[in-house]
Amino acid sequence: MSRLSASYQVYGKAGSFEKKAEGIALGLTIGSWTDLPLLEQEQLKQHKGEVVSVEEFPQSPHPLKPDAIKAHIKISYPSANFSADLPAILTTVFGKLSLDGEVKLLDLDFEEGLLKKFPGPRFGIDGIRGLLDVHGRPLVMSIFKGVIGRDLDYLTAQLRQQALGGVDLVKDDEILFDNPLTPFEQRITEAKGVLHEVYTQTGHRTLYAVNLSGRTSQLRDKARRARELGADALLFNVHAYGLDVLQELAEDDDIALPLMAHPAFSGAFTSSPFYGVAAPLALGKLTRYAGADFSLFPSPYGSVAMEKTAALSLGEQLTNESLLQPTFPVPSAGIHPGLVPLLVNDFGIDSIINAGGGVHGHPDGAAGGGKAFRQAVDAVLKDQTLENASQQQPELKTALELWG
Ligand SMILES: CSCCC(=O)C(=O)COP(=O)(O)O
Ligand SMILES: [Mg+2]
Repeated sequence: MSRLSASYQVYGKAGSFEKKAEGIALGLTIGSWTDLPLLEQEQLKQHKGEVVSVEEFPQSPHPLKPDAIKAHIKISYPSANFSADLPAILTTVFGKLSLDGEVKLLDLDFEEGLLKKFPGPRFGIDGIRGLLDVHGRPLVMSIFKGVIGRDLDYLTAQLRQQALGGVDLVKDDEILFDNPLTPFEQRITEAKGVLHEVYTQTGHRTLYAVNLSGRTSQLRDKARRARELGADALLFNVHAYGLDVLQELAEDDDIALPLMAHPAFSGAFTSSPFYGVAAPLALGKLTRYAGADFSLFPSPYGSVAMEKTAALSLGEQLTNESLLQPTFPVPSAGIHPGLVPLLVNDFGIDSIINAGGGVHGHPDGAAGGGKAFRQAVDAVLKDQTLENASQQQPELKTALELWG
């Protein structure tokens, strides 16, 4: 019978974990707080969770409880217990349990049969590269900044400057929602015009990801309309809505646009060392399974840093060998050109350098900021130090002087 395995981190006394694991395996499947009649127990046996492994880490004591140590436990659940959708899966493996003290969901292993029920990215890394016709280098993306309360003229002027800097993608900030000054549909059509003009002028293509926002019941129609209007891509605050909403959008052939998953709200359930869901699982594996073509997450370096091992594992979950296409890793937040060598070293050529403040805060404006990032990427690909490259590249030099 096909099964789904879940790995958890728990704390407790050495030697107590087998019993704890058995309690979870039973409690999340056929168990109850009281004994069930014998007949029912027999019938329910095939639905029982099984303890796969228990590993104690005596060298990792709990920081606040002197007699508790860390352990990892793995439990497998029969696929017959749930329907093949993420709400059912998450409720099975971490429903009630997520409320039951210090337990963190670390990972899920989907068997091939179950994995095939998930769409994965429609475009993936190759598909996005194909749309841009950019190969062999990390992409560069910039983010609109300071556009709340501004009109379409301001927005399009800012877009033009970003595109003139040579960035490959521009995305809405996740906090820009549908509003009377810059309505969703007009953002798409106006941006299209500007980006076409820049393309005609420079030969450089830039794609724009518009923020798909509003009530869940309206998202599908809005996204289909975006497609009709010729939108390039959709930004989506997936963790505020839920992964299944992303999956619905990804599977819809009438939408069929690249989907960019923003990590907003995810810190609420990934950041604790003791509770919630591990970031590589939530923002990496599951975001990929649900169909994101891009996944943004805090890089290990900038203003909202993620612990480096977690960030690297997240990147790995987005790109490792799988039946599903890879998702572009987009390490973000507080990124400036001086960080490009570290980012490329960590996340490779198939990643996206993404910056808001690091583009708009450049003394030569957003166009100068974009150029500085592209120059930093070129330097890394040529194995040059940024310091050396900046001797010939004034925008990069200015950025390094400002941010290091
Ligand atoms: C926490 S990852 C999200 C990145 C993001 O949305 C953003 O606005 C980053 O802006 P910054 O000015 O820090 O590049
Ligand atoms: Mg943002």
